[in-house]
Amino acid sequence: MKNEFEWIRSISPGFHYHKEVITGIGDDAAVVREKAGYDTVLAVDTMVEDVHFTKETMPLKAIGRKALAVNVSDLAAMGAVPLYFIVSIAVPKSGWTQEEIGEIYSGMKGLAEKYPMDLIGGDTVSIKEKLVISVTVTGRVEKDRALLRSSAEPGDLLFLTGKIGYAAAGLDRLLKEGKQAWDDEDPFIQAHQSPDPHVKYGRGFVESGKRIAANDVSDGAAHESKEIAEASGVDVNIEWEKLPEVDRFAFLSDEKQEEWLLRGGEDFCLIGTASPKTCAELEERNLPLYIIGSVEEGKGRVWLERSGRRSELLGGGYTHF
Ligand SMILES: Nc1ncnc2c1ncn2[C@@H]1O[C@H](COP(=O)(O)OP(=O)(O)OP(=O)(O)O)[C@@H](O)[C@H]1O
Ligand SMILES: Cc1ncc(C[n+]2csc(CCOP(=O)(O)O)c2C)c(N)n1
Ligand SMILES: [Mg+2]
Ligand SMILES: [Mg+2]
Ligand SMILES: [Mg+2]
Repeated sequence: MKNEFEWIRSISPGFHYHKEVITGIGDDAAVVREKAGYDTVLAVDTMVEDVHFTKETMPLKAIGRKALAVNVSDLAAMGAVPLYFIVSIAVPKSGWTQEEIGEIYSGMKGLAEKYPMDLIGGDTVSIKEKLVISVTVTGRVEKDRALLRSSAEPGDLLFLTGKIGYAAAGLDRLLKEGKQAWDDEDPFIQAHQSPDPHVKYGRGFVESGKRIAANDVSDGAAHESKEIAEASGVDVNIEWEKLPEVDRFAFLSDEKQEEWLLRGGEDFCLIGTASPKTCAELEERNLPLYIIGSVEEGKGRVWLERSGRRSELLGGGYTHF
């Protein structure tokens, strides 16, 4: 068993991908050099045992990968290039071994290599009962080009960059069947356990130079479109029949379909709005979109059009309180 400081050394990277790291792990704080012409983007999200994962719903590596992925997803939603991350971990006095925590770190490391991102600091503490992992990420976006929720305008189309409802479907099975449901080939299980942040889209949107509103889908498409509607002072209309692969969920009751697809959350694709002309240009840039509705003049409401009937989508998605 390593002591706290030996353990920190064991998870410290031996090198940095980015030469702008002046000092990473090993001093009172990390120092990184700013780059002229860019804005810094910062976000933090926390994952808590029994709230976001259990040992039955997630393999250890996947817990670490997802703890970083949900944060990179917020960078993607802002159009930023991921750069650095800082990890705070609270480890229960019993029930978790150092080897298991090491597996979680190796999951984070795996995803970090992809972008690449440098682990430049963190904090390690003990806690009475449940594991808590908090990841802070930073990225950069060209000055004044960050994608904001407040950019939607009447006449825009509403789009998704990926499928929704898959993660909720996977979670439902994982909560019922536990480890027996773990399957690298099952798209529902994979959507829940190993979401891929849509950085390629976020960057493509910024590089297009067009006006695009964006949000990542962590709490469900209903909630995220409400945030866009409110921030932009418009109404958003979702057309049920246009949702990707909506027929796949036809075996569920109408209420359950809407719960999984619109309020299930943890989809981690992007939802956004742009003019019809911009949407066509994005397709040409090899950024395929699912057009699922439109933006109208209004006051921050979200409408759902289903079977020719329109109703206001009240009550958002996942909330912690
Ligand atoms: N405890 C807090 N203290 C300060 N700011 C907070 C706190 N919790 C959330 N925020 C801020 O509120 C805003 C909304 O946070 P929220 O966590 O809903 O966004 P998100 O990370 O995109 O969603 P999710 O957590 O579902 O991935 C963000 O600007 C966030 O920084
Ligand atoms: C074991 C287990 N039970 C339930 C859930 C579902 N869940 C937890 S948090 C969240 C929304 C996003 O969280 P946040 O808003 O904190 O980003 C969802 C859909 C899960 N993932 N694991
Ligand atoms: Mg958050
Ligand atoms: Mg988030
Ligand atoms: Mg977000």
